[in-house]
Amino acid sequence: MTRTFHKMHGLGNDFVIFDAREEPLAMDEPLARAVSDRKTGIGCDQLVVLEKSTVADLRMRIWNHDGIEVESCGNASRCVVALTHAKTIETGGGLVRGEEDGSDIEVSLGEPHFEWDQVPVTYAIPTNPMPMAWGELHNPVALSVGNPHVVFFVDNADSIDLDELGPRIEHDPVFPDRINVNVAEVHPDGIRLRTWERGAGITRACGTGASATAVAAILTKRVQSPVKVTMRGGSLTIAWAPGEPIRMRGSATYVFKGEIELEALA
Ligand SMILES: N[C@H](CCC[C@H](N)C(=O)O)C(=O)O
Repeated sequence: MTRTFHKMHGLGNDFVIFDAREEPLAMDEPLARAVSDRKTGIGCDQLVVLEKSTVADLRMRIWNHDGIEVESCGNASRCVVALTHAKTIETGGGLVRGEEDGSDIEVSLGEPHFEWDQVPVTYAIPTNPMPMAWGELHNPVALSVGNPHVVFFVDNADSIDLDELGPRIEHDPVFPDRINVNVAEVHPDGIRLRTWERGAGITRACGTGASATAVAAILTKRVQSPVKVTMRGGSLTIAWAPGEPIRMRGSATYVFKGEIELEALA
């Protein structure tokens, strides 16, 4: 049976989106991995399935490139708002609110969480900063913005061997659900960010990574809100203050629509 999919991206962080609100779609780890494969599948950083929701305009489920289902995806949230015009989205990381403003989309990701068992980390250790080091990366801020992130502030993000340190940190047992790894440079005009994504590796942009990094920088008084976060694929503007939800603003791009026989992939 052929299924229609939508190929979209947020600043080069790319997605395959199935709208299963009228026609349920059983997604699992092997099939998500097969669809995401850039050689034998359609290819994407994350796969998204939209379902009916009883608490929001729709529910968004997200699988990383490695097939693991996760809680949140900032760039995909903007793409889903642009695609469906939804104003509220139910996700594993909480309720996301979205609005369209010309070519930009603004989404609210809810409030960040900093307690060790909310990130989560395995032990009751400080999270701002964490008293830990991996090679030249040390003392990150650990937080959840619906999904788990660590943020390292560095002088030169390009000099960090993220291909080596990213997976080492992602799979460290101190992070029971694994973790997204962000290395950030703070400048007067904003933040430069590189992200090693849990389950996807280095991506051109990471919406929740930009949000987590901006929150950590605001919390530690390195910058003021709102802050521009620039990644290889482009920039997002993030606004936050303690006790408030995180607001992220940026583009969402529709690339093409296609058909696929999922049974042939599984
Ligand atoms: N890799 C993330 C999910 C996708 C996040 C990213 N694509 C975004 O735009 O937020 C995780 O495992 O939590």
